[in-house]
Amino acid sequence: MKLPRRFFQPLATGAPAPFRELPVKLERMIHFVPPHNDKVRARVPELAATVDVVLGNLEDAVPVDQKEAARKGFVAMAQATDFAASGTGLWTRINALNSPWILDDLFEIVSQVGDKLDVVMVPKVEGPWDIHYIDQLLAQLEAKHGVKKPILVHAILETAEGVANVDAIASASPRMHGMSLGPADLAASRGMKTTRVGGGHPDYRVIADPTQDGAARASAQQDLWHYTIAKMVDACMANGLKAFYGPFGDFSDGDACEAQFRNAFLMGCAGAWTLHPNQVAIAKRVFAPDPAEVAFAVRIVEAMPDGTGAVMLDGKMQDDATWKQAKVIVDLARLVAEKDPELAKTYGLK
Ligand SMILES: CCC(=O)SCCNC(=O)CCNC(=O)[C@H](O)C(C)(C)COP(=O)(O)OP(=O)(O)OC[C@H]1O[C@@H](n2cnc3c(N)ncnc32)[C@H](O)[C@@H]1OP(=O)(O)O
Ligand SMILES: O=CC(=O)O
Ligand SMILES: [Mg+2]
Repeated sequence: MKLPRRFFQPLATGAPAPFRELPVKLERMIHFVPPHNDKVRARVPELAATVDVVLGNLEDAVPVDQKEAARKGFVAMAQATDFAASGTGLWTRINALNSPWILDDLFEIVSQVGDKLDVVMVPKVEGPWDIHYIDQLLAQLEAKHGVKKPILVHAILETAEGVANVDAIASASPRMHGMSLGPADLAASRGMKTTRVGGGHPDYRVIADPTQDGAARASAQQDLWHYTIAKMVDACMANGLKAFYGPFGDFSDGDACEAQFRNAFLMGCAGAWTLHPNQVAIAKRVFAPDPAEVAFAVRIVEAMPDGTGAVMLDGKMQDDATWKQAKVIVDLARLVAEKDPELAKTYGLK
């Protein structure tokens, strides 16, 4: 384990110093773009203004014979669009550490568009050793190519070993931005018996005891992902990182996507992946606080200007802890309001 005073030192001579605090950004959705698809890539300049993060995906979902085209397509789309102008983040998901593409992914992307890249998403992270490797390599590449701003790292939590090591992954480097739950790979890694990408499963339920009269027994579906999301959120928040829900695969079921996103939001996640344009509006709806909740949160903050004491509002006790809860909601509402004039009006924040 490094000494705290060495934790923030750049890992290569000439590399930018790591951030002490994460830049504060609204990241309601990480929108996945297949960069080898010319038609979708051509829409990126227009798309960039409508989402918080555009991610060029190089890993799973890109056929093997299109890996190089995807990498080149990502570089082209990064060069063609001014993401910073709309405050949109530019991320890429690189191939896995044990794949034949990862070195070229990082070498070509950092050398050509390193200064435009905000975050590298790393799939199938198993433990802190994976982060240390990427951290060192990025520092060397940043130094070699004169990159001015540190490129952050976002881990996908999608293997059983990764979940077992989630705390160590979260605290592995000051380069860590956050983590996303990858329910598809995680289900396979754990031997879960489902072919779904995220969401619930009708067979995962609890059932009430039998009754004397033999009446039908009540039964309710449970949340397959509760444990993992809670574990990921705790690991992230304990280390000042952001947690995200990952993909929801059934594009035809907006209600189920919304329910999955909302559970993640309530549990502490900052956003989710959007894989299809029809999931963007869902993410915008979910990952912004409810106006009525914001109005109540404002009343709590105003009732205790220094954040201490105990007061009653509408019959509900408020104190230092509920003030902090309210602050989470008001701070997020302010961030959303900066980007969304309609919601800004609805929130009516001063
Ligand atoms: C499960 C574990 C994981 O790793 S998830 C992350 C990896 N998967 C991905 O990145 C998939 C990203 N999405 C896609 O590639 C496409 O949405 C796929 C799945 C191929 C479906 O596309 P398609 O058959 O064209 O759908 P569609 O006809 O309903 O599309 C309607 C219009 O929207 C476009 N579109 C589609 N996806 C995107 C996207 N991600 N970003 C921007 N635009 C997209 C389509 O091109 C289509 O446009 P048009 O109406 O034909 O002009
Ligand atoms: O990469 C995401 C997943 O669910 O697997
Ligand atoms: Mg995956």
